[in-house]
Amino acid sequence: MPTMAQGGRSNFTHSNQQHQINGKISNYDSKANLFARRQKIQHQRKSLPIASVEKRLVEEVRTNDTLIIVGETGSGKTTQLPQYLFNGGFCHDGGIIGITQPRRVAAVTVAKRVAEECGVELGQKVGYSIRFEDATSSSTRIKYMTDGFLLREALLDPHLSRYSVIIVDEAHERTVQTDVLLGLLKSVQKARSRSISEPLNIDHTKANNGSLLKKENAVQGVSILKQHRGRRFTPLKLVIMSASLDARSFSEYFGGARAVHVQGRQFPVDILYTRSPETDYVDAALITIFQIHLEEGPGDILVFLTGQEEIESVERLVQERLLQLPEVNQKLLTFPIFSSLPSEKQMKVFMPAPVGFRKVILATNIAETSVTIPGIKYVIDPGLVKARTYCCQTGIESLIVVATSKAQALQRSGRAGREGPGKCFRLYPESEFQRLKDSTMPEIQRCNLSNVILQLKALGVDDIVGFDFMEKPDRIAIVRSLESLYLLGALTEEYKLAEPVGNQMARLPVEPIYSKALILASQFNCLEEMLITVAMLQVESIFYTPRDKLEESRTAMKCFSSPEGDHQTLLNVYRTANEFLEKSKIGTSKEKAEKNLRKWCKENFINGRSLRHARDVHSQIKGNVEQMGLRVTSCEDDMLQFRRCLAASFFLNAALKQPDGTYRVLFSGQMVQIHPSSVLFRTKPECIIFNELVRTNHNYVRNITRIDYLWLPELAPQCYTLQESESWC
Ligand SMILES: Nc1ncnc2c1ncn2[C@@H]1O[C@H](COP(=O)(O)OP(=O)(O)OP(=O)(O)O)[C@@H](O)[C@H]1O
Repeated sequence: MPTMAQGGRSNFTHSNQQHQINGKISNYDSKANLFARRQKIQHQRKSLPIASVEKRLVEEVRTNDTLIIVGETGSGKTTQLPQYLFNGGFCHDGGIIGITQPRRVAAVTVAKRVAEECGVELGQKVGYSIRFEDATSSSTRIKYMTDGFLLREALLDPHLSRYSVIIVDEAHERTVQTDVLLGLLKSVQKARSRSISEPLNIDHTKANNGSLLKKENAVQGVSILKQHRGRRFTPLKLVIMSASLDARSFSEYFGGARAVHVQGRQFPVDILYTRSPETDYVDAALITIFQIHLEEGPGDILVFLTGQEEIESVERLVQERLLQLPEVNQKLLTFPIFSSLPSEKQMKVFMPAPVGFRKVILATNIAETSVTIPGIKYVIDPGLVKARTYCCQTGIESLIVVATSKAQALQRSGRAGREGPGKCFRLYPESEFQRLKDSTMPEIQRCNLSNVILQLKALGVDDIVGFDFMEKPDRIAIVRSLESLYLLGALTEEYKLAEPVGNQMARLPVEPIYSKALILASQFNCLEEMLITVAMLQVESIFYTPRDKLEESRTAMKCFSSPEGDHQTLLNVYRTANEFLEKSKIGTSKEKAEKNLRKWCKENFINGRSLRHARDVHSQIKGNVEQMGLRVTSCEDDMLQFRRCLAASFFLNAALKQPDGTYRVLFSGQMVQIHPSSVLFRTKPECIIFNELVRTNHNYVRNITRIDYLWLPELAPQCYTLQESESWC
């Protein structure tokens, strides 16, 4: 049986691929190399299945306002179609071809690849825009972006007037942003056509008045038109793409739009199943990693896992097991990738492994669609994913691990076989695959809608129930979200956007409950503290508690613990780390100081990656609130003020202790328990607010602070009355 080392990797160098990642040409690359690489890319492009139908596709887009394209993974849709349309003249009058992706990492890496294919510098003809990052210029004509970014752009340019074509890629994912975008694009397309064919004489006053819930038949796009009355637009071409799309329902949604199929893929992918179900998929994944490493030929491995904690634990286990192998077999490197990982770290997975080493990428479903990770030949798919679920009755959203759909399994296997034949190891039997659902339930039907509704309101869409969603969200879910947005002060009693708060909240790139906390904190004089807290709450697991060092890690955590709760504890961690970093910087380089901080994190059982990410989020949202003109001040030692601000912000998540030590969430009536990781697990105060509900064998709440229940009627009178609070005790 040839081992990796015996098989050798002398033919498997990626030295050239470095350039497609950086999107720049490095100084030490010779002209000859560059020329060879360009030729190789041109050859690759020509041999993609989609290349043979280039002219037909351009014609189809020319003759159809909306086109649905279904093509196998790797057929070339994402990278090629925008270039074909550009060459076909769709940007002649200065229009932009916009391509949306559900995920940031796909938008960035595909843009880099396409820039290289076009032989241009990234940010010129080809660029990308994602939240907090813009690599475009006035000459950009092919622009990759997240669907969320395009939605935000519509806030400023309701007709999306700069775009001649918008391609919605990976539409099968049906993320909540994709679904909202589809509805919005449909109305923008209609509005732009109407602006050409008819005089604009719509009675806006009528359409914009009245109660939101009653106006189910209001014309969408009316309020959008209002702002651009009298202007003429060019028609907007829409292309909806995916490898695993239910073309018929998309076609029906777009009024019988034409659907075309692009046949074939460049390289075959062998699919392997287990004979029987695996009881421990993490262990099965580990065994498969090593089986591939020791028995299969060269090629990197991509493993799909469910979340950051699982990825980090598998990373440790791989490293431990690797040490048990003979030294010659130890050439295996692990790279994690998950959404809360800072983007420069995410990009590391796209770097080639050093010669002679095999790369193992441990990923969440962030790497499931659109991305091409150079070197990947093997995919390990346990068939699970962490998905959002939402309970209308309680109004509480949680993340649970569920089986993937067939569409997701297909996408995952499609990550192999992009540069040559590949293999996909599904860690479940084939019979189980047959039982999987064809596609994933649209996220819009299983998530809290507050953010979406606030965005739509800010876009001028007043009638949420009547909005042309491809699949309508549950009416109760809409009503609940409207209610909570009203209670948060984002909407008026008539459910209109409340000015200025609703607008400010819509512009902050965090969930409404957190944007409200930031706005309130400026009034409570504790915005400095709240910025840190909100940033820390956006990242996963700040504390790292390895099973074999449970006691040590608990002792370390005590140094930061606040008797008032987890929010102040997080604040202590952030500030202590910052103080340490500032001290370290004295008389040493920034890099050395960062290195010292990493060491400090390790010693204190702090997850260094999460902390760095929190620091990034902090500087970004700080920029946002400053732009909005909010004053960043600190409440200094008056932490009572900070706790009162937490109560005033998170009052929807207030819970009261019951005689048996469990808690009742006052707003929803749900029974919950304090999670053992909370600093308040033992003290169990009378009244708490929390930020997260985790469903395992119990309903656990995390990120908790003790509050005085009498604050609730005082700080959230729209939700609690004094009378009620007296009956709680
Ligand atoms: N960054 C890259 N590095 C190397 N090759 C790439 C890269 N991006 C794309 N390719 C090549 O181009 C092919 C087509 O990729 P593209 O993303 O356009 O396909 P697709 O049809 O959109 O697939 P999917 O549905 O999986 O997104 C890949 O299979 C791969 O061979």
